Amino acid sequence: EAVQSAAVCRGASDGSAAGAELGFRKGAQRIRSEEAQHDPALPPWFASYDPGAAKSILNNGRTCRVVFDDTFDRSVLRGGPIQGAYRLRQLHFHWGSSDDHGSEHVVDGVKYAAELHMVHWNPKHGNFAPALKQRDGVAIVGVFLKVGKTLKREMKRILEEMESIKTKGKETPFLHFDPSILFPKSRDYWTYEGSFTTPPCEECVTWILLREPIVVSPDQMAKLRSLSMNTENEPFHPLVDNWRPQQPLKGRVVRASFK
Ligand SMILES: NS(=O)(=O)c1nc2c(F)c(F)c(F)c(F)c2s1
Ligand SMILES: [Zn+2]
Repeated sequence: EAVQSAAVCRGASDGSAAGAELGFRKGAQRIRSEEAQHDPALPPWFASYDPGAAKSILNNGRTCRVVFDDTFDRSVLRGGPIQGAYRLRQLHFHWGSSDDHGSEHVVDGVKYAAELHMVHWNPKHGNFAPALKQRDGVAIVGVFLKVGKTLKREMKRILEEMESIKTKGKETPFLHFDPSILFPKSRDYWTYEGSFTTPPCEECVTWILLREPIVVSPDQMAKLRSLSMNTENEPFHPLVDNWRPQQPLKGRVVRASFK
């Protein structure tokens, strides 16, 4: 049963021009690769993560999230479209009830089975919360997951924890983990100025969407789908389809780091 609520990230509710203008950054986008503009000036991005920054993994009823120590520049993202070093705060996933859908971004009409979001924030704004009010507050690296024959060994540790965070509210320690092992080989990316994909959809996000998906096995996808939305003493509700439909690009420029 789809968990996605009716609330998606649209423009301002009053439909005003300003609202439409403001709202135009809301929600995940449909990427049309031929419309993306190759920007040769876009530098490569770099993640330098400290495995010791990993703290815990939890089920909040909407997704499975790994949280990291972001009290200092310990695990940071640099380069690409961002200035300075943004701190890794958490990573989480969006997935479908079957392999043919689940991602929040869609590329040339292709929906992937899942999408990994690695959320970083700009420490120049002091704390995470104020960063959400800034257009250069947050940078999210998005990685597509597709289902294939091969097992993604690097996903094993996260998926092994599913047993202990089956239901909403469960959290368990998750230590010594460097999430950069989840990246695909290629560093090619698309980037655009957007928003969170989940309401209230602050328009504070520089998206860095990796072109190359990582491949996970059917069993690994089934592990993600084995999570529940409900707490342990509520009726069972499978945690699937926690993605939100893409919003129209509305003249937004998507830049590509590659030709
Ligand atoms: N799905 S997402 O765009 O990566 C994403 N949404 C949100 C959000 F709505 C929040 F309130 C928040 F504090 C986040 F850290 C994220 S991260
Ligand atoms: Zn997300």
